[in-house]
Amino acid sequence: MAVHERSRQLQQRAEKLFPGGVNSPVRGFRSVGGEPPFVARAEGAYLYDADGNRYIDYFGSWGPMILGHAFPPVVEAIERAARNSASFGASTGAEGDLGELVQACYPGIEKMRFVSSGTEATMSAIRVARAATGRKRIIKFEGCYHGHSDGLLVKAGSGVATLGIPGSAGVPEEVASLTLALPFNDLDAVVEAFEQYPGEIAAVILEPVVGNAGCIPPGEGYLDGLRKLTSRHGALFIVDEVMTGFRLALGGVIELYGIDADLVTLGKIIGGGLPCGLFGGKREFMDLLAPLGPVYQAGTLSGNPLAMAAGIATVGYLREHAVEVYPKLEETSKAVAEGVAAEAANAGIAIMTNRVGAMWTWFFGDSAVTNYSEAARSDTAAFAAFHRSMLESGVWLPPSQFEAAFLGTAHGQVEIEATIAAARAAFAAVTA
Ligand SMILES: Cc1ncc(COP(=O)(O)O)c(C=O)c1O
Ligand SMILES: NCC(=O)CCC(=O)O
Repeated sequence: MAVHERSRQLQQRAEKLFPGGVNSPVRGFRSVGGEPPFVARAEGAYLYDADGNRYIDYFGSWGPMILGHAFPPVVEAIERAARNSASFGASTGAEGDLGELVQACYPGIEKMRFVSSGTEATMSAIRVARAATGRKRIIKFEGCYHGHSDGLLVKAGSGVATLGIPGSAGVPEEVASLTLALPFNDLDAVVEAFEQYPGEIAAVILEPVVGNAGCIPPGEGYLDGLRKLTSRHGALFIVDEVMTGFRLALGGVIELYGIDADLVTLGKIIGGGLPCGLFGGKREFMDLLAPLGPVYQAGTLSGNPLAMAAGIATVGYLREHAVEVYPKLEETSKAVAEGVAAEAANAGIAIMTNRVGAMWTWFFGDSAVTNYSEAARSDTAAFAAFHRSMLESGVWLPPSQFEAAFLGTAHGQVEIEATIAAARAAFAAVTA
């Protein structure tokens, strides 16, 4: 058994300082059990904990670390920027540099604004949609997580699903009631909602490939159907690519599935590991923002120079190397996802693998998962045992059945083989 003494001490101190010992709930291991290691440093595909144990990283800071940890061009860009001061609260050319890069990847983003998190990006996009339409209600989907703003914490995914808090305490009923949470992959439910609330729905927001209920791809024609329905009913179509942007393709799901959005939200990879988000889209909507228009939205650290530098280094690298990066991510992810699934099959353990590029989930169960209620039928106890065994073997998976695993360009053959071997041992232990 690996030593976890130092992590244990740090956990005890953290529990005195931070609710649940964490600064974001998903970092706790509540649903999988065991003790979360405290991270000391990371490099490439590996995390090193405070006791010196090493883990292959399959959550990548929950998405951003697609180029691997401490990727030299990103580190150098941050160091260079820091020497010129960490923040000015005045405009810099770096904002335009990253803005142009974003536009090169997402040509549909005519205008944009930087924020400091995915939460701010989706919250602000919804405000723009309400202002543009003069309507109050929004449609989201069960199991989709768009950050923790009040109106979006309704039947949300991620930690909300993991901890079973479908409607967060502290969100007023009046606010929550403006959010309709519908089943994902069900166009009829959206048709009915538009019929039930004619002229009242400002926007439909979704994770175009869900990651926060575990990975759930959109069915054939689903995204296109939503685009048509929103256009027909005068609502905005908001595509939340905080997780999928620059991951599933350089231009995210918008590029991969060829869809048209009114507003897009980005986060995670866009900041290369520093706090950064963005919302943007059609000029007619974005120009409603202050100081041009009447929609107020702001941020002391928006467009922060260190975040811009890390973002430019990361997105710039992805763009320059896209022809190698995305096929490699696909190949490595396929090998890990299918290799582990094959070990489960050999051991007679039922697993359904959902995967799109470098984003996947092994659902412990034997039926297809196309929406949140199907994901929720998974055997979470079996997932928890699998998670603990993998961690003990040096493989750190996201600590919930309702999260997607990620990998990056630093993962290769060695990590694929070690992960499959760890899974073989995990499944053997269950069936022994
Ligand atoms: C799809 C999606 N949207 C929004 C968010 C919120 O981003 P943040 O945690 O940066 O506020 C997340 C992740 O947290 C996400 O996965
Ligand atoms: N899929 C879950 C997230 O991306 C959120 C991370 C966090 O809330 O810390």
